[in-house]
Amino acid sequence: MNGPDGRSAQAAPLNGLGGSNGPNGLDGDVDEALALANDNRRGPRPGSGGAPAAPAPGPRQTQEAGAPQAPAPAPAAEHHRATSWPAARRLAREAGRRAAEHRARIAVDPDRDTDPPFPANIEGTMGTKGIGAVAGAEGIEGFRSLLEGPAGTRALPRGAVRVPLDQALGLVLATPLTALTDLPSFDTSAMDGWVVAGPGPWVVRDEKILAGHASPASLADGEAATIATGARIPADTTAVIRSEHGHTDDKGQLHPLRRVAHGQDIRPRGQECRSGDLLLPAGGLVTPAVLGLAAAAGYDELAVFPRPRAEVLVLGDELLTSGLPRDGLIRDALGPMLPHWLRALGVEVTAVRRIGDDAKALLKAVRGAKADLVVTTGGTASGPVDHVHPTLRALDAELLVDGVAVRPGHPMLLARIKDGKYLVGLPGNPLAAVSGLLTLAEPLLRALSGRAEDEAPYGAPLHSSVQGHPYDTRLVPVVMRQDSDSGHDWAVPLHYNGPAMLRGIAASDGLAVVPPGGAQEGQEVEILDLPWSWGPATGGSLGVSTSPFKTTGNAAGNAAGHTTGHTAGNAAPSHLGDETRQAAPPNVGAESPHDTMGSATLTTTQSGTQTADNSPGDEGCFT
Ligand SMILES: Nc1nc2c(c(=O)[nH]1)N[C@H]1C(S)=C(S)[C@@H](COP(=O)(O)OP(=O)(O)OC[C@H]3O[C@@H](n4cnc5c(N)ncnc54)[C@H](O)[C@@H]3O)O[C@H]1N2
Ligand code: MOO
Repeated sequence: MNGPDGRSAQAAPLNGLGGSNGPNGLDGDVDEALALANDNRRGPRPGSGGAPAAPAPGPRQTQEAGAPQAPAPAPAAEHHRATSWPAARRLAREAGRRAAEHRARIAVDPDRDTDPPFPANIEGTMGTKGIGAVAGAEGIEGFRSLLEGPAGTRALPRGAVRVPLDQALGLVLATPLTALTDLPSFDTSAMDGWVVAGPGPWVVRDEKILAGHASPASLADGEAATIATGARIPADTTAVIRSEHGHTDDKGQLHPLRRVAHGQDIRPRGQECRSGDLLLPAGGLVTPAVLGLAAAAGYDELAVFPRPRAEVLVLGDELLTSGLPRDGLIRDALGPMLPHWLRALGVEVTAVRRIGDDAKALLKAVRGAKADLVVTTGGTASGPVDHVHPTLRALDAELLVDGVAVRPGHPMLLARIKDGKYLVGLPGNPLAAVSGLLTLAEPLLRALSGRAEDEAPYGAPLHSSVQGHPYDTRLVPVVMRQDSDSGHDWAVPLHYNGPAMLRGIAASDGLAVVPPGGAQEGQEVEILDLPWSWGPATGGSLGVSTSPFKTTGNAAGNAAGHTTGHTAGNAAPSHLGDETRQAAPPNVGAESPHDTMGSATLTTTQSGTQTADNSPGDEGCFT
């Protein structure tokens, strides 16, 4: 990939900074990034680089307990007094675990409404109270062991409830799902046809055997009976012959049209499971399929954790709730988006309030919130009407994360407002808010809802290089596409990934986690799934796709100008199929370090991958 000055991205990884902020001039933060980039070209200057002054004293906060900025280069730690992105997620997860523990505790004993200090052994914690202390970990372990006890021996875990099946959708299993019966619970016919005993031909009984009836009389050798799929198999049956594989002669005798194998088309009792078998572990989401399985296995109720409750506070006087933007006012993009996004994460949204830029109203709303989590939007920075920090100070809240080394979204924050109650402050810029949602709210809510952690994050190679921030992680919307030859998934970076833009994310399957310094074409990066994306590679791994270029996720990706989308004609990368080339909108380009507003100009790198110079939509990569 070439920069505007012709140098390769590898040789000059920061050369896209200057053109990244569109036609309206640089804002303060881009200046800052440029200064850093320039410093970087000259070689690192530890402790310098235009670092902003230390943040004004805020709510109680502590040193980061050993939160390195790795893998960022050394100057990052000094430049950004922010929690690293991985550490922020760990902290949010820990906050969720502790909120779950709190909820479980007060479910048993409402008077024990105090939390142990936030543990200090979590990298990146800012809570002084917890330094050196591990109190609370025992409680969490105890909670876990209840979840992981052997099948059939566990009581209902603290904080869990039993609900009828039809109320369990979207909740999290609090106990393993063990079979309450053999499945099938009796030997059953897999096909419509005849049951037969011994070698043919067979005399067919008059009595027909139907599903839903008690045991039929046993068969004698040389005897057959008409049977329906799902009906009980009589004792001494040899096999089931499908109706299309046998015929009866005019004497009423049944003859096979094919060789009959012993036991064919009989589903034996317990084929799927035996009573007491583990069907699903605790911590999994109750999906429609889980409901079906639970019902088949004999359940009327499920032990689940109640939904976490969240309240959304939308800040900003400039927001309109209908019509076109006018007179400096803009449409609120977060009010219509966040509650549903939270619901998709399994949350009960108890209220959505519009607070404007009213500090008193914000304080009252946060103080009075009953939910486990308050999510605010906007007001996280230090502008004249940014009231989130002062509000947290007024509440004597404990800031656990105050800024994250991630773009967009770096002003995001996480605070404990009181025992068991947390606040995630999302920045006002809409994509920055999504970044905050996935960085802080999602791990917190996942842990709070009792969901098991992902064993290994999903990764995919990038279809084209992505410019990195010098020191911060970037989250970049991508669509997942499958290479027809190798079957591998690629993450195709999308345009319109600026902090104020939703056009990229709306067309995406997920967000690529681009490490500080950027990532090259073909480099494997972590992908954050969106709650409604199919889950990359599902179709591929099941071998269901016959398409030469399978859409593994959101087919709308083409509308946001992914790499393969703009490679019209025969210039498409050779490792993608024809369909890729046909799918191409003409005038949008791949994520590129130096994209600015303007029309796309295609360039071809040595590897044949298309990139776009001067493409629209990548304004503000570094704000
Ligand atoms: N001096 C500094 N200023 C800013 C910094 C900084 O580090 N130092 N960071 C910038 C970044 S990056 C972001 S992101 C924003 C975050 O600011 P706030 O969280 O205080 O958000 P607001 O100022 O309220 O709004 C920012 C932007 O977003 C628009 N907005 C707000 N709410 C909504 C909504 N519900 N729907 C659509 N758009 C919304 C708002 O109008 C602003 O344009 O701070 C920068 N400044
Ligand atoms: O959240 Mo700002 O938009 O980090 O870039």
